[in-house]
Amino acid sequence: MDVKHYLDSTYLKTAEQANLSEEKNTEVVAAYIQEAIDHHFKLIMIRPDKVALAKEMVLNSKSQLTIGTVIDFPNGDGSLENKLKEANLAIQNGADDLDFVVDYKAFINEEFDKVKKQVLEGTELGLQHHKIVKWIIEVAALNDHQIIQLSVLIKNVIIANFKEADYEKVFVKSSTGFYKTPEGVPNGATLHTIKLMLENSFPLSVKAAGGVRTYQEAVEMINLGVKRIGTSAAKAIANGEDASNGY
Ligand SMILES: O=C[C@H](O)COP(=O)(O)O
Repeated sequence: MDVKHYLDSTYLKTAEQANLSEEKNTEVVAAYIQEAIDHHFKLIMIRPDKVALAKEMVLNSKSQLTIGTVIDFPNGDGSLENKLKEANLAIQNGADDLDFVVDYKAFINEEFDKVKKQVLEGTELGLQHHKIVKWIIEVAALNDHQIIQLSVLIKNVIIANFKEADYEKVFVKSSTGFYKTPEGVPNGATLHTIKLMLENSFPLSVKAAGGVRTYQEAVEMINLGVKRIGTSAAKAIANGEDASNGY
């Protein structure tokens, strides 16, 4: 396989460059956004307070870059009212993709109705505004059974409430990249967890995020069927580098 060609033609269509630190310096954030524009990534993933800046830069550059932001990040345990408020603001500021953190602690406590309600109402809001909606399930906090169960729960809410054409606009996403794991547990997407998500959330889409550091991993995940790769190493991967030790 010609890796360079593969990266250009396939990886870039899926690549989301994540810059989710709470960086306040506008020039630093603008440089990240410019980098994503210059590398022709699919999307720049930034904190909600940076969405308006990204929108302005994308419009000025006439770039195809889309803008994603995180909602109720990184813990996902805020109220539904707050999730919807944050999402509404992000929509007003020009976000294309809304990556909501599922209240995975409520899920672990078997508060399934609470989780279903947030998935339903958050998705409804996003799709009404023609946005892509992603649900971050935080795989490192869950065991395999819970990953399967939560993927199925999200899938069932979407199938029961939305039309078929909407299914691919809703994603199950692996990780925030910010979860503090017990020693030895990988904080993020692994091939194993991604396979579980793909098998149990179809026909929804899957985004691999958290700890993706090499083009081999990215290519393997794309070949398995993920539609997006979210990583703070997007530039290194696009250059065919191994960023395992640098991030
Ligand atoms: O949404 C994307 C994640 O924050 C990326 O995680 P990462 O920094 O481990 O690549």
